[in-house]
Amino acid sequence: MPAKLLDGQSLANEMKVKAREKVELLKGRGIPVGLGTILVGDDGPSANYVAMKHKDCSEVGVTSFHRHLSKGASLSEILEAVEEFNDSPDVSAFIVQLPLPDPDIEEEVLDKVLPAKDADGLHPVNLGKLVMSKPGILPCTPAGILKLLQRYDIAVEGRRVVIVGRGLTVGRPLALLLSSSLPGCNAAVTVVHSRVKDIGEILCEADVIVSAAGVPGIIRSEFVKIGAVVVGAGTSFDGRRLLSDLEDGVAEVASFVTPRIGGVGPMTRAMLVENTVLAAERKAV
Ligand SMILES: Nc1nc(=O)c2c([nH]1)NC[C@@H]1CN(c3ccc(C(=O)N[C@@H](CCC(=O)O)C(=O)O)cc3)C=[N+]21
Repeated sequence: MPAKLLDGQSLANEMKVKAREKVELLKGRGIPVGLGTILVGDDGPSANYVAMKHKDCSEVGVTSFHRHLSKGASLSEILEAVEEFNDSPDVSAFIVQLPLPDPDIEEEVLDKVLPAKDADGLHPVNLGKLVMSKPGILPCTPAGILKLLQRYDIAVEGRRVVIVGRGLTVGRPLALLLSSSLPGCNAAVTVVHSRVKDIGEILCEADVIVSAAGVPGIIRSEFVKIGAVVVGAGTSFDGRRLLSDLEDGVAEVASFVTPRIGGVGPMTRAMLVENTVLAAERKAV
């Protein structure tokens, strides 16, 4: 029997309806709700993601602010944009779109974002709270994946989860989240990555696989235990076509699988809206 689809688009739409109600309540109390985005350079997919994030904001009544810097922008120019959003009362929270053209400065830039305005949950303070199972703002993609699993009553508690990839935005924080003692987590998490030779040997034990590798087809159907749940969170492109980390045949073996489009991506964006609303609410109390 082919796998059921984990429909992130529908859940994201429902989350946006709820966010809209919260935004209206806040606005009624005179509290602004705004998301800032900082984009450096002209990478096509990044510009597209940022545009989608602004569209989400307009749908839920969140005001959006955008700073677009040239590919050659200096560290101090980027930090100036960060400071501007840190200081702006209209910006509840903001993101610096990653990767930056110069990845070596990412750490310093992220470090300067006020933790309370860190819509991505990637500031060391927020990541540190996650390490302590005391979340501040959760990273969007990991939080979105957990919500999506919960929506389909897929429990990870005590089960074997294998995460493919250890990047800052997905693999690493997802491993922290799912292995934490937070409600609905408590999973037995294994992280594999490009330096692990035979990932198939480890994947075949998994009840839940999350791929955040960005390597098309890295999750082959023969690696997947019958009835396992498989989430594809990696992105790579063939020209403009988004490719999945999941080989097509995975859907023949798995019990649940994310679609190539409309799975994790919309959940990431919905969590970004949620984090922004949360930041505005926290400031309001
Ligand atoms: N600071 C930072 N925060 C991020 O959250 C962040 C980032 N940098 N850099 C890049 C990645 C990538 N990312 C995506 C978000 C939504 C979709 C998405 O919604 N995709 C749609 C459609 C994609 C399409 O049509 O091309 C889907 O999956 O259905 C994809 C990718 C956020 N990222």
